[in-house]
Amino acid sequence: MSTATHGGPGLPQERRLVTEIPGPKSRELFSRKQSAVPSGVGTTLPVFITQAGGGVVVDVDGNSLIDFGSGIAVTSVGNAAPRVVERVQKQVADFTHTCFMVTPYESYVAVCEKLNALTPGDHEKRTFLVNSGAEAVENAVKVARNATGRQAVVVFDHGYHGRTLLTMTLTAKNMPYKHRFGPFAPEVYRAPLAYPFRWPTGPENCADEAAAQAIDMINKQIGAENVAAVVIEPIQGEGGFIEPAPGFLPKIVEFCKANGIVFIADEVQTGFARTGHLFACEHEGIVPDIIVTAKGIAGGLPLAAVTGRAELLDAVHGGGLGGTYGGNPLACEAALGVLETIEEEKLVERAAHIGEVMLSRLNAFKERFEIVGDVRGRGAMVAIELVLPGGKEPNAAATAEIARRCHAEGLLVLTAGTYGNVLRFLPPLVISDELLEEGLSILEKAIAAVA
Ligand SMILES: Cc1ncc(COP(=O)(O)O)c(CNCCCC(=O)O)c1O
Repeated sequence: MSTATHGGPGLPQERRLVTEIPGPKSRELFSRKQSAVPSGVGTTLPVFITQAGGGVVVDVDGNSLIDFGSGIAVTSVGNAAPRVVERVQKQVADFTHTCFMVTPYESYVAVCEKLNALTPGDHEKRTFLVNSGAEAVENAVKVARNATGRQAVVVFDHGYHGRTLLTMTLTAKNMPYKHRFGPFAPEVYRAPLAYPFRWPTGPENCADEAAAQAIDMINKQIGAENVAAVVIEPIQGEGGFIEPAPGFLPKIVEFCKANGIVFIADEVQTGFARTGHLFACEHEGIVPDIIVTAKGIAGGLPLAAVTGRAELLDAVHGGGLGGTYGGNPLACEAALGVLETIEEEKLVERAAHIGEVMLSRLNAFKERFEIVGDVRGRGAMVAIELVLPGGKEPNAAATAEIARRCHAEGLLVLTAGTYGNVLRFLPPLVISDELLEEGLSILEKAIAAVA
């Protein structure tokens, strides 16, 4: 049993199972959850957490599980990271909230200055802060529509952008995100994505053909002059960690530039060192007009940001942007702690290293197991797509069973994908090589048992 009094990196960095997963106390708490919380709020793994840090989460029964989820790409710098805790502890004792629109405070400005400097592009930028990724995406579209005077928004197959009315509309997958929640927002159009593994004529043709089809759809069905914005994830997250075929994104950016369309990069899941660059746009030298960030930005405190060309954001009339909690002071201090941690612990390089280790092992699984159809991703954002033997038919059943076996062995993994057949891996960037290796070995055994 751990004697640690707090979470953070001081927690024993070990997998430790003292009960079955979930244990008796978690099961009791889960029955309370079922009586208090609607079942529409899902649960990936019903273990109730008491502490977390480094590469582990500890549950109420004393089990220590290896974390390959980071709370869905949020605790990249580690749970209860020291610089985050120190800053938040000081801030919470000074003041917890004033509403930045009422009486501002420096930490909000400091976060915006950092994002203006660190995001791709050396043009003049502005940033404003909100509370969630969806809220940031909504506001990015507002800014684009206001700046262009246009209404249409183009998104892509398999995209995910949130659960609010507009972001649900922007999201591709019906179940569970959109089903029975319509009518949806108008003026949203969906284009084909350059999905190499499933492109009909093969990965080698994917970028050119997908870009041509997307541009043709825009020109024929909408009119480029009517499009306010294109919104795309540089690597799709919930849609299944799909890296658009190399060359696809630059073609879309070029088309947007030529037609006065605002290119919005949704880096909610890919941002803040996750993919082996500070931002995933850097992999192909993409300079977005607006970049949306959240998740990894503040180590678990709720914060999201809209960063973009000054002329676009400054075009909004006074009072047109805001919200009560946007840029809460605790979250801003957490974000400053995150950025310090990424720099001082060289977590961009660490993410690239994690990617090399994971992709090497996952590709070995692909060679060994026929049901591993595709291996993809970058940095500490990698995935395997599971298929039926002998082809590319999605294998959601195997995906669920492999995840169940990993969970039972104390490895927290997440699934994803339009077809529910992707196992995605998002370890904290501070996870040790030993825990990473142990987690991959558990995964290999689970795949072998199902293959
Ligand atoms: C690219 C991308 N854009 C936008 C969002 C939305 O961010 P919020 O902070 O969840 O609103 C996400 C959130 N992804 C995790 C959703 C989890 C769930 O709700 O089941 C994303 O990945």
